[in-house]
Amino acid sequence: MIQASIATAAAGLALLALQWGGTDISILLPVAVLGLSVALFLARSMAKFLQIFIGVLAGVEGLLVALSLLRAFGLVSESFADYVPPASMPIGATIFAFIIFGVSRVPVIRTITRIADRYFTSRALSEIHVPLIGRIRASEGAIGTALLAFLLLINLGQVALNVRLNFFGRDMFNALQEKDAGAFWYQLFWVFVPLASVFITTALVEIVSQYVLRIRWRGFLNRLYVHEWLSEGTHYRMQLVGHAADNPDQRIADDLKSYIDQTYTLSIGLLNQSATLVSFIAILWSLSAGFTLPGTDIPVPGLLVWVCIAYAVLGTWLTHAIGRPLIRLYFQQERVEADYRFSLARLREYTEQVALLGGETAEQQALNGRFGMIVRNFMQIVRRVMRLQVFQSAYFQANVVVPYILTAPYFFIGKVTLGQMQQTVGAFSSVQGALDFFITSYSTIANYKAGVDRLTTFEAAIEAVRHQGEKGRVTLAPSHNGDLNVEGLQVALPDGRVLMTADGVSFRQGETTLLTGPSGSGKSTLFRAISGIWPFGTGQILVPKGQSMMLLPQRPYIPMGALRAAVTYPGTHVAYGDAAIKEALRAARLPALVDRLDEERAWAQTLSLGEQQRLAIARALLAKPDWLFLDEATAALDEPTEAEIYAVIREKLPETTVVSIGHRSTLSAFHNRRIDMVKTEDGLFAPVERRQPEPAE
Ligand SMILES: Nc1ncnc2c1ncn2[C@@H]1O[C@H](COP(=O)(O)OP(=O)(O)OP(=O)(O)O)[C@@H](O)[C@H]1O
Repeated sequence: MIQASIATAAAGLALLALQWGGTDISILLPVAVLGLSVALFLARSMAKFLQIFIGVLAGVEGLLVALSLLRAFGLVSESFADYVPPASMPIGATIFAFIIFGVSRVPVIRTITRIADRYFTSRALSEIHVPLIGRIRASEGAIGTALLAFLLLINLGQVALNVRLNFFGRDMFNALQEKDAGAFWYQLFWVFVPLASVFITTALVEIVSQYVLRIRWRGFLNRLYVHEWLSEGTHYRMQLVGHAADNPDQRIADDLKSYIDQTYTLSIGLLNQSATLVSFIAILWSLSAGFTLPGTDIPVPGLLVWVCIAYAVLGTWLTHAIGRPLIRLYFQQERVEADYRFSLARLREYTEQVALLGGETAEQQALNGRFGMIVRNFMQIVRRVMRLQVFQSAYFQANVVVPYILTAPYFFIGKVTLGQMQQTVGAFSSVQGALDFFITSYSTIANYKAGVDRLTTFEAAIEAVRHQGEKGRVTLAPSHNGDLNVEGLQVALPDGRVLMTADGVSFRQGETTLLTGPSGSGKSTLFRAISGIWPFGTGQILVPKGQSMMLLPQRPYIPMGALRAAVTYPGTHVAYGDAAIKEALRAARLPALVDRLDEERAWAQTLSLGEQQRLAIARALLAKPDWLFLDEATAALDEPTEAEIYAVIREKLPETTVVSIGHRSTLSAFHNRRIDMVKTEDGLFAPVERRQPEPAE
């Protein structure tokens, strides 16, 4: 399919090349296309691409200004002069280039290109299958840049085809006016058919290429964001410090996707429409040559261009005036939709609790209330869109007749031919369409800006967490004596309030320790600090060098999917054989699960808390860590089973040092040492060693 399309496009292009000579502005496009393609292949990043793009545009404009001056001084031959646009045209285009340049310096555009650059400058090696050529290995950034370059060229090519079609319109209507059947059929079969076939095939190639680019780009940024969010416990610490980056799931899944889709659509659209604008303004300018101020003989250079711009400015201003409230309403709609979705997801998570309490009616009322907000806001959007639609429909209808109204008087007095009139109408509509791009993209741009902000605050939150408390934070350092030592530690809450202190406390290798104390005294937080995920506070924890640690919380995390993955988590299921997994389950007193390893279900909802805790113990038996921290990890078990579990740990993991947190007095029997959290004179909690009886055999 793709090969056939490319072949058809190539044949069409060859035919077109033979036809091109008759157009007046053919000089513009090859120069621009060549310059752009060189620029793109040189560009290593979007930001650099923008600079080069503007450089090339300014270069082309400079060339045109020079040619115009040569023409003004009569230094170019008469026939060549036909191809040189009047001086005001390149000057206008140069101003346009400077506007683009100015826009590219705007902070928000820099932010957009900075996010995009992470993909376009990537050096990660990758592969792409190119039809007719085969597999190509290159860096992902180079593949992305090449795809983008290809797409830009296709889009510029489509603008060029539109320009050619505009001249086809002129020639065909002139042939009709002169009743020249031969010229008419020639235009139809030798100009229109190849043009149309190239158009169709380039549209096909474009759609395939842009989907490939979008998914590669999204895949890359998705992996990058997930990696940054997950590494070094950032995901956990981000939610500790507050709401600077709410709903990271939405940012990674939705905002990233919209960012890529809209960046592509808006930037390609902008480029496309800019090229259309420049090309057709040139045509409209030269077509305005015979036009005078209505009712007089005073010639106005570029009359049609000015009328067209004035008309579009009026349209844009009215659209803005009518449509402005839509930005706020769309934003609001996103929020109420997200709230509704979240309520449903939360209900799914707590389905058992709701069913037990018979809370269905209350839930239904709350859901209806939230949905009511969706409907109310939506109806406001409908009312606003209706007004905008009435205006835009009238405006677009007027677009059809306005150019005829403008040119008809000149046609009737014989100043322009039917073909020229037709061409003027076409060019007017194209310029109009390009200027309308801003009208039609109005709300998209507003949404886009909100999405980009969400991504940048997400990145900023990740950065902030990484550099959090570089001056004062709990630090981890290797201990060389095999013990875990706490020195000068002050553990604080995220808001800076000190919670507990610990100095000179050691957890010795090979000794089982029980940590007890009042609820809220900071036992779990001390464990978090030891694992390195709680940075708030000061002091140092010396962690045995090269030894593995595992921490089991009271409520274990059970991933979605097969039971096998839940037991082997966080290792992959291939890390352990079936026999080992089954043995661990039996040892953890879960024999009923042994034959259900491949079963996929919502295990977190299916298993009782006690079963989930035993499953976590099975994980520890498989992973065989050097240090095992149990934070009330057996609190949901009955006392005899808890005793069995501790016996199994001692039997199966004789080399593992166990440190437990617990409230039950029976736990003392399984530990050599006991440390209590007690309140000191300054009102803070501190660990104090207690005498401990010998553990039961
Ligand atoms: N992310 C947080 N933000 C603010 N305060 C927190 C945060 N996490 C814990 N705390 C507070 O820190 C204190 C200590 O909590 P921690 O879970 O360490 O206590 P604990 O001794 O393990 O209690 P329990 O025996 O009830 O499990 C509590 O007052 C708790 O509210």
